[in-house]
Amino acid sequence: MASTSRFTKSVPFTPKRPLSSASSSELARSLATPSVLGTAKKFKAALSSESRLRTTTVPKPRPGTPTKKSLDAPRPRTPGTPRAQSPMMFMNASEMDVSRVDPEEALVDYQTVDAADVSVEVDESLLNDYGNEDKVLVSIRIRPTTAHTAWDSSVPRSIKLQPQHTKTTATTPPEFHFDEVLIGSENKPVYNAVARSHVCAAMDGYNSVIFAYGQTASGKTFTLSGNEDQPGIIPRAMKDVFSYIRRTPTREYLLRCSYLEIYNETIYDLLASPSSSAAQPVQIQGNGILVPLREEVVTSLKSVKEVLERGERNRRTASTDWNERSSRSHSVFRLVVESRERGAEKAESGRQTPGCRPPTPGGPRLQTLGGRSVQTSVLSLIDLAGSEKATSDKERTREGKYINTSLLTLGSVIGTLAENAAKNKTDHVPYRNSKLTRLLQPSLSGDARISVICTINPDIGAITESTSTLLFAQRIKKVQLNAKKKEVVDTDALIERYRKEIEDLKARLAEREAEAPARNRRLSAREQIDESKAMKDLNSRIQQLTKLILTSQTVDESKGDESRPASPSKVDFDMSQYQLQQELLATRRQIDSQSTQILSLEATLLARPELPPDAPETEKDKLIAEQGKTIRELEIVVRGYEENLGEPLRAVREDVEKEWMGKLDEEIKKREEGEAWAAELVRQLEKEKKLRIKLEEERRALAAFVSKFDALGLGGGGPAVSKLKPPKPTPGGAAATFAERRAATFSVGPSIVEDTEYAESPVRLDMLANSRAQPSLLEQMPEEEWSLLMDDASFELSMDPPLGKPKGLGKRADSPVKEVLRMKENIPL
Ligand SMILES: Nc1ncnc2c1ncn2[C@@H]1O[C@H](COP(=O)(O)OP(=O)(O)OP(=O)(O)O)[C@@H](O)[C@H]1O
Repeated sequence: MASTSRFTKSVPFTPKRPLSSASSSELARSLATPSVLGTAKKFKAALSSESRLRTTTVPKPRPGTPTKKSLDAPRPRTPGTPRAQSPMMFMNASEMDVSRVDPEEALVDYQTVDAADVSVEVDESLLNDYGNEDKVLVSIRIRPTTAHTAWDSSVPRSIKLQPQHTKTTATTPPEFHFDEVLIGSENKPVYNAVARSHVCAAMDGYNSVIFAYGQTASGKTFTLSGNEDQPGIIPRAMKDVFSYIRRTPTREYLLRCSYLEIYNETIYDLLASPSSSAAQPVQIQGNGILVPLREEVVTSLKSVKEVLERGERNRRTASTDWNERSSRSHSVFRLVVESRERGAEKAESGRQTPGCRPPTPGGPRLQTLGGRSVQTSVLSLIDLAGSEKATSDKERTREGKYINTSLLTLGSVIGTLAENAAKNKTDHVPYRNSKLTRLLQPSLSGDARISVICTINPDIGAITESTSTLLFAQRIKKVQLNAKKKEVVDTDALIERYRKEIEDLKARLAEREAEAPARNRRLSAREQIDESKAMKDLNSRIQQLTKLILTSQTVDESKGDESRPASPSKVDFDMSQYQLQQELLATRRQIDSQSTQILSLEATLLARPELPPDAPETEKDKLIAEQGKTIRELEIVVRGYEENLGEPLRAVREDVEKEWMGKLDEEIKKREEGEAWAAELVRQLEKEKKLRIKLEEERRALAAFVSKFDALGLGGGGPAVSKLKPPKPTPGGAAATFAERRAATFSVGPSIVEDTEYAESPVRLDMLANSRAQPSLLEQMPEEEWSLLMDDASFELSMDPPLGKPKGLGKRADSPVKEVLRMKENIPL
């Protein structure tokens, strides 16, 4: 992004690599003129956090800004506000930190706004036109070029690629339609079309976000900040803010600004000193509140300019291959607008309205006075860093990676939101994947009116980037919004007002009822119907006010959570099930204690000696009667409260029950499957146990048979073994045969198991593992015993077939000993 300084010579637009488009004459003119903010010097060199620390923090002396009024000149007074002596008039910027300012002393109203601070021409019809309430206002701005433009925007509000360029892209982009497609270097029509309605919405109590998105050097900063000839959205918006205040004599305002940047995924406070901002970056808390964040109270356009200049001085810009002064960070300028009705009542400095708590981060600073509500809204003006290709500079490439990642995340967040809105889904939105989306989360999730200006470079060489910007713009158009005004009310005063009105209405009703018989005689049938309708109306107004008292109390109880908007219609349904239950419990306790109180009061009344009907009412009696009345009234309110709570509670309970029934069914199914599996396991283990026992018995029988066999001297037809005539040794010896057998055990073992019905059993793997891990009984035999046995076997084998072939062992099926031996070796025991 580019901006020029009045302190430095304006930097000519000299890209390192020539841009494919030559700058237009307007482009050149805009570049040669100083910035409207007039002072912001952008750093041309890379600014890492460390180098930022070294940046001088002493603000340079500024020449006077061209406002018609001197700071020292006394402002016209707001009636009842002794502001002429206000210390605010003499404070310098650092003393305007909101935490050090008494908000009552920094109020702005139609009388204090300087005529020079307001927009000259105001189109009144635009003031209440906030654009489409539930859709994002999406506009395209095409940067002027003297080269051939690749895009055709001749049809209003649409843009498409010139036919001769469609083949240059892999997929032909379609014709795009947006709320506005703007061309040229004039910033005023751009402001009117894309920003003014949102600035007005912010002044009227809605959170509003305006952001510029686009490829590097496509004109985002030009659109938002502009220059002296062509002031951009930010300076024009600030003028409109003061114009709005000047045109609204019924309200008074407290304005506070903050200015941040997201650089390499860290949020820096541009209004804090660079050293403290680097040492303590801004964190986003769970409720979206930014801490620590410096907020400056502003009372005039001049003070807004000072804040902007200070922030601009700390911004990171650098020269890239495409933009001489490219923004290397996303910058967010926020104006918090608090307002309340002007009234006769004025807060004394430091006074706390009953029930009003000291300001919490993110909460309003203005106090609610005399039942007047305080509206709070935030206007955010965001200049995103430009998406870009890899650059020739290493540091730029690193920054570019962060920039592109956060823009990609913004793209995927917008994509998911659009998809959710289109298909009525609630898929997870990856806000947390980048600081930018985390910061924008409240706005993107529907809490704000949003206007997006997507800037494109129309050159042929930028077709791919421009198409990608247009696709982003198309997606964000689908995002659904639901911005609501945020109001906080002084419930004590409000309740008092309602109570008074109820009293009035009751008196009027009683009067009408008393006159009714006499009056009805005079009235025609039709008039009687009208009369009873009027009385009905009075009754329903009383009921309505009683309900309002109830809602105001709800609002009052919610004051602890300042971050939550406390609008009378929202409060009940915003609460979690737990909160609702807690409230219900507290209310029940309150009813109980009030019932006890009523009983005791009634008992006291009964215990009093009867008074003659004409006895004068003492003060005490009066008080008791009043209290009794209040208690009865409260009972009505609490009953209404319970009725109101009943529905949301039932809905919450149903939801929770539904969710948990599903989970319970799943758990039961899982448990049943587990039980079936365990039963099967037990069955298999039993079988295995039986098999083992059987095999053990067979082994014993075999051992007995072998020893009997030996004792009888039977050698399978060969010569009897005797000490005089020992058998011929087998080539390789018993050890070789042992090794062969061992190998055969491993190769044959599994197949036996696999043949069994245990193939599918959960114990199958264990058995196989055991078969490999545990030696067979034959292997466990002492060496001498084994040699003896093998000598016998090898003696037999030496007859037929040839030795050394393990298969031959199997072929001698006629030998029961060898058959059993083979079986024994292959089956693990
Ligand atoms: N509509 C326009 N009319 C005249 N000049 C323009 C226009 N748009 C952009 N420019 C000029 O083009 C240059 C680049 O614009 P700018 O700095 O606003 O781009 P950017 O999108 O903010 O870039 P980056 O993302 O790199 O910061 C500037 O010199 C600017 O004055």
